Amino acid sequence: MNTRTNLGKTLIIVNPTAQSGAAATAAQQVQRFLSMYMHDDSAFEVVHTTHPRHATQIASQATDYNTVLALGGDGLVHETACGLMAIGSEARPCLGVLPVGSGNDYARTLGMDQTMGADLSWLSHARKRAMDVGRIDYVGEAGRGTDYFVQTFSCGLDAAIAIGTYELRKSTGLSGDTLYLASGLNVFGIGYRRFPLRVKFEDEAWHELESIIMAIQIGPTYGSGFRICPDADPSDGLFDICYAHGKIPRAIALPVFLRAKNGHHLSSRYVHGRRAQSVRPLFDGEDYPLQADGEQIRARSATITMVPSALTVLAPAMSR
Ligand SMILES: Nc1ncnc2c1ncn2[C@@H]1O[C@H](COP(=O)(O)OP(=O)(O)OP(=O)(O)O)[C@@H](O)[C@H]1O
Repeated sequence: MNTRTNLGKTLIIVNPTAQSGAAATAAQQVQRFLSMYMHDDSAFEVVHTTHPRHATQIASQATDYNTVLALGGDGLVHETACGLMAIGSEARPCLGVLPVGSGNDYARTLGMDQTMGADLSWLSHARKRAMDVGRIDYVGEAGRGTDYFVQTFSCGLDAAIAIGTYELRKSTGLSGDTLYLASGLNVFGIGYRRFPLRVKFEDEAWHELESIIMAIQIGPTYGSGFRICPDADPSDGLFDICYAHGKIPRAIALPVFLRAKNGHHLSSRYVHGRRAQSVRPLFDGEDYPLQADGEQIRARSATITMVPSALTVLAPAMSR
């Protein structure tokens, strides 16, 4: 495997806590593989994060590397991508994903299967894809902030489901779609409500919505494979947006939402889909559930802007 030629100098960032510690085991396998098969160890460096957001710090300083691989879940990919976005586009390393998380939605978008976490073999024939990135400029009680996302930003009940998985994972040990389904049943049960939302797409007039979900997607899925925007193309320079609006009774909302597992929710009269390059949501307070790639954000308002083809990302040769 001539990995060095393809990847150049490579940094592997590991979140040892991802998927309840499974990423730490995968990282040991990766280390063993590298020491057995690499002729020149200096081509690779492996760094473990020690705290949340550490990956952003590490990736933002990775200007000496050609490639940064994120070994962990969507949260690690998110934090790594945010760090890479702090580097100017000329010097920005390529991103690669070794998926060992609970959701792995970005890996899905890249055409990877869920067992590729410790597998480096595909990297020798990986191809490079120019992938879109979403920029979030938000205002909250703590002031202004900027973040990025590579797969999903959402607000409302779907964000509450993602946020709810943190505690549920700790208390039950569940992962993957079972974890997201259990969180979804909680949120659509005791947590069911509608959220007032003002939103502006590009330069259009403001919409006043009574919304239960709004997803602004780069790739098709969130929540471990829910095909919320099944036709989203991560390289077309546009967000795919799906929102549910109106006085939707819970008895109807849950089955409609569950149909999103296969992308069949779009036929509901409450569900709306569209594309845009920018979206400006205004929330009714900081309790409004918001997530970017599964990570919680606290904000009263946000401006979400497309950054087309901002990241070069490695994908298996067979993916679309
Ligand atoms: N060393 C660390 N100690 C504690 N938390 C960490 C550490 N490194 C990263 N984190 C946090 O772990 C959280 C989850 O990470 P990650 O997404 O990689 O795994 P996951 O939650 O199992 O997978 P997924 O997001 O696909 O469901 C992130 O919020 C990240 O900030």
